[in-house]
Amino acid sequence: MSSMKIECVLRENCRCGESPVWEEASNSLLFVDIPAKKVCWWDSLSKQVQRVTMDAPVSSVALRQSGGYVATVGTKFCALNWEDQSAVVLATVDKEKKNNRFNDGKVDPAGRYFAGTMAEETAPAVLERRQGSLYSLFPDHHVEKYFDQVDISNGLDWSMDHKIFYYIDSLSYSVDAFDYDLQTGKISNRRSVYKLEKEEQIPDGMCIDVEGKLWVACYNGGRVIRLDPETGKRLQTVKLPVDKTTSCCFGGKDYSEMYVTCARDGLDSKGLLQQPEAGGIFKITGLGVKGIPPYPYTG
Ligand SMILES: O=C(O)[C@H](O)[C@@H](O)[C@H](O)[C@H](O)CO
Ligand SMILES: [Zn+2]
Repeated sequence: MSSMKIECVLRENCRCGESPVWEEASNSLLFVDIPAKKVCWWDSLSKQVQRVTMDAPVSSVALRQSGGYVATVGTKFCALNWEDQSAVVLATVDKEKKNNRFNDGKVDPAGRYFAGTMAEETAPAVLERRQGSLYSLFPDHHVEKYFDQVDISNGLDWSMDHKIFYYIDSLSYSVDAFDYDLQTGKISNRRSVYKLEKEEQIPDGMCIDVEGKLWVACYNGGRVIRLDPETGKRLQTVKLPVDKTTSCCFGGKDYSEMYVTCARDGLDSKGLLQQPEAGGIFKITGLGVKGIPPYPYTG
């Protein structure tokens, strides 16, 4: 029996920390602070952080096979060169929707970068609804659109056999599944695999573990929950000392640790006093299950 430990490893004071991604080659964690327009890189050995500021809200970051990273910045898919801090636009979406921005994104097992959009919020989870869409950037830089009418495009991941795509539109309070065709990148047959309970609040980012179970960060719920998408049952709840948990990923040695991001925005002064680690990076050890390496964008 492993004993679980939760610690804040970095007090970054993110306004809205998101998109944690483990970079095994450097033993580091990448993440973003969306409204602060920052991509951050935390070296888990030296504990040092490097930050790159973009010219628009940056909502997700991913590894790139040819070096550097890719990120969703405003409504653009961009390639990032970390050394000279430059960004090159690979594609733009939602050109006619001036108030939209990308939100969560992740690379599929074939190297396509999936990310969805939303209207900009006036306060957390307060926004014009049904303005978002889900897209993916193929390795040849063309973009495909899957569907629109999305409120807050959020967590996404793929099953271990790559035959299912899991997706969260936060304000549906549901974790959905689609059949996935890895060859073509097409999705079909949408269904719900889990409906959040009231106290779990808003489903946000998510990741899968080696047993094919889903870990969902619950915004305002101060927790990550482990779900069995086959039975629709919640298997485990891990509470954190911050309410606005936004996303999670596995990392560290053999992907045996979980990293969780969270937000400060939306907390009042009392909340900030009670949750001084809000906006920090949390590490959970002793979960007893491992994750899988992130897929790099192959374009
Ligand atoms: O992190 C995100 O995905 C959003 O951009 C955030 O603003 C919040 O999580 C959202 O408001 C809760 O649903
Ligand atoms: Zn999110």
